[in-house]
Amino acid sequence: MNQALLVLEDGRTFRGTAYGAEGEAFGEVVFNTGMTGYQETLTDPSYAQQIVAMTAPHIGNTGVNDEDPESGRIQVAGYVVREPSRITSSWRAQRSLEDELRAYGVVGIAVQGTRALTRHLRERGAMRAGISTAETDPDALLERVLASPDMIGADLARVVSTPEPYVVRPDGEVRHRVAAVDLGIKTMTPRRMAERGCEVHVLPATATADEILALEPDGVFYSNGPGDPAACGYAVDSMKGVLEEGRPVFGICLGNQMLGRALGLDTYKLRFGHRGVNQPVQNRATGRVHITSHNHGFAVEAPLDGPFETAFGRAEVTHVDLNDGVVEGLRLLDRPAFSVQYHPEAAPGPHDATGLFETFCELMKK
Ligand SMILES: NC(=O)CC[C@H](N)C(=O)O
Repeated sequence: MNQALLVLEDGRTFRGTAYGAEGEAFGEVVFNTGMTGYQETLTDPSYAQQIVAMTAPHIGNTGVNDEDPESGRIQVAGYVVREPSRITSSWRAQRSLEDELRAYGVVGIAVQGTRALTRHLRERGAMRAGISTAETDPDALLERVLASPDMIGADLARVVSTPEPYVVRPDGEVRHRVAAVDLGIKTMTPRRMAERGCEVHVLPATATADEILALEPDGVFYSNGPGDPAACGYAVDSMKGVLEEGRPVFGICLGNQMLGRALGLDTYKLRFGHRGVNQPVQNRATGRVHITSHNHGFAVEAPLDGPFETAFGRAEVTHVDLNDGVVEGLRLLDRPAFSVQYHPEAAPGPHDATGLFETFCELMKK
């Protein structure tokens, strides 16, 4: 087996074996705690420019199939696992995970110390890193890590977004027309809406409010996506135009951050973020807790002590994460707009929150 090297921005080095393509990869190293769903994770466009380290110790067991991808390719910049499965064992498998990583040119590494890596990132925070299957000198790789792009200020939504609009139609009767702004949308999201009778017009990230409203949508959806929310001014601007018109708005993850910024709130970088499928999120009105799927490194800063004034009327924080108190949902009180920082499309992850798509449909019905 070929050796490989993982070097973090602060000099911490892990030696391991190559897993996937040969070569070198750079990105922000983050950890994901999901015990299942590696294929959905790898293909989630929100992971662009990130090296994802899995805390689940055994990866690749069920191989790869053509049904589970959340986009047209593997999106992560690099991959870190502890122990790759030596065999593929699932009736759904069509290929091995290692072959798939190679097919997309994704460089990975298997290291013994994924637990040490995770503890390091929890303490020091997510940071830039590099994986190389060619370099043996950590200092030489570190120099290239320090020259690689940072996540702060990264405008990546427009890079992963669809270049052309397309439509996802329901099997049965069309009940609502949705304009969905693709900031890095996952395949399951328009599907979840189509299952509920929505005809979903997916638009490029940079679509203007006029282009969105020209579709005469019953509601406008803003998707998840990669990068720093502070760098997506184009989506904040279109959101403001849509809110002005009073159309129902629903946002997920980066979409939640776009709503926050459209309301004049700030976003900030979390130390190590939330990535996994068991984050406890509380609805502050009902006290109810949902176990939810997350993938975010930034968050919205908002007052937690009741409704606050914005340019679009009163707003409130609807959900918080019970692990760390981070804002996980927003709602306008005087207009039909709401958003969540987590992933109700549940691919991968628990389905506790899929009801939010019904909430969006209810708003569109009114
Ligand atoms: N999944 C997402 O939409 C992530 C949003 C943003 N890129 C973040 O890291 O917080």
